[in-house]
Amino acid sequence: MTRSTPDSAPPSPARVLIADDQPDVLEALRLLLKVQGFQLQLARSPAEILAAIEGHEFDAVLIDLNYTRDTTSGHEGLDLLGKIAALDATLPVLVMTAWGSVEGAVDAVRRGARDYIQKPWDNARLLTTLRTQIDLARAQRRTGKLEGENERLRGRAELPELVAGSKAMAPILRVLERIAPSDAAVLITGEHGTGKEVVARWLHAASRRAARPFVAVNAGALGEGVFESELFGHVKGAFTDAKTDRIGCFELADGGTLFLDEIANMPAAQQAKLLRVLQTGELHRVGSSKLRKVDVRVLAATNAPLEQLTAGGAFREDLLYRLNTVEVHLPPLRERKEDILRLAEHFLRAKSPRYGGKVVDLDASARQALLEHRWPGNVRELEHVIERALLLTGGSAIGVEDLALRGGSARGPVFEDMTLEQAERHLIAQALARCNNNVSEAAQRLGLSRSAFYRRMARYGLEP
Ligand SMILES: Nc1ncnc2c1ncn2[C@@H]1O[C@H](COP(=O)(O)OP(=O)(O)OP(=O)(O)O)[C@@H](O)[C@H]1O
Repeated sequence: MTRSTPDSAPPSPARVLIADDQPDVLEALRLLLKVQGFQLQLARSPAEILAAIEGHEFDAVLIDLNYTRDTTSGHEGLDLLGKIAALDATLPVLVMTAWGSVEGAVDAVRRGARDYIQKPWDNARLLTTLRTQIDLARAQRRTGKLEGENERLRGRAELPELVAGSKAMAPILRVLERIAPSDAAVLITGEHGTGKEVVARWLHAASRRAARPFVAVNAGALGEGVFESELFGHVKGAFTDAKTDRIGCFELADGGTLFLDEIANMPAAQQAKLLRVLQTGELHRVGSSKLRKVDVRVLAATNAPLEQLTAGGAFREDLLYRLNTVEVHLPPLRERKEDILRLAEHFLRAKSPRYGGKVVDLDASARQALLEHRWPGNVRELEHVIERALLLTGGSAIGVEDLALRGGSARGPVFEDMTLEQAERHLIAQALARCNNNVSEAAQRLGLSRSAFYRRMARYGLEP
């Protein structure tokens, strides 16, 4: 397989943030990457990671998922992924997971990690994965900048291409066409990466507001201190860091559309503040008593089942009522298989100019593999897979090996690539993880006695 670089100019050394709370792991990574010419910064905790990303621009980050001693759930790492995305959505994040915790890795990819590396890692594989993601992110950042500039010059938002030829999407398209011209608040639900933001952009572009701004904000990731100032703006001197007046997202979107993403993660106090503005159509910037009127159509999105949240009291019913005049639910990609190849071809067409404009097709093995994959990361995962394949392929057809699909296949995990011992270790580790490290339960799950299970754990160096 040949690697092609999308650019002929000599690339600048890549800046990479590596993070792990185990000093020996961090040192091993530092040594490996340093000799390869990477510029490195090290972090040992989630707080250090976030501070580093706030302070510098990186080409990639490579992080471990577990930080609290005795914690192997990976939750700190998963929460961290959302926070990193809120700081810099274009930054490629690679996660490191313990061998056998494929589920954790799949979860991480679902939440936005670009790829995962299993510990103990294979040096060559780690370097290839890292370089691929750095090349991709550089290309994406370049195009994103150009597209942003063009959009500002163009003014009116263009209808984004919404690939939706499947039976499952037909009724949704009909609803979208009907509600686009109205000012109805639309709540778009669906798993991560199903296309909620594209649908929001499409609704905006098809509305009478298309010539006015579309402003997207990740409402669920705004901390207590920044929520109000981000959404409603502030005046100079409102708080220590308020050196100048700042206009908030509501005012930025005046006359246009405001897209509030991840609303289920909003704490109660923020929900109350948002509700007040939605009810009155008026706001004041933090530190100012002047009321300002805004004319904004609000679209919102969540991947959480909101009905359950309101039932548990975590989300206000009156706010939900304001946000979902119409609800549009996007099915996961695995439930609209007819769209998989259409989307893959759409991404090939859309992205090939970035990789030299060559006409690239999918061969039969690649098509089959795409159809069989389970797509836990939905359309976003498919988009990444196609883009990576475009970068990696040397010829005019993408083969199954260029797709580098791992885990999540509809046919189950990648047992066909494992030795019997590897498969056994994988099953033991997986049973432990699924049973929260309860050995008796895990043993029972695999039909083994406790002592037989313990013997196997010892053989594979696994600890509960
Ligand atoms: N139907 C589609 N046609 C074309 N491109 C699509 C479609 N659905 C999704 N995409 C592309 O897939 C990527 C992910 O989509 P998007 O960001 O809209 O998903 P999302 O549901 O908002 O994700 P998240 O829940 O993680 O915020 C985007 O690059 C988008 O352009």
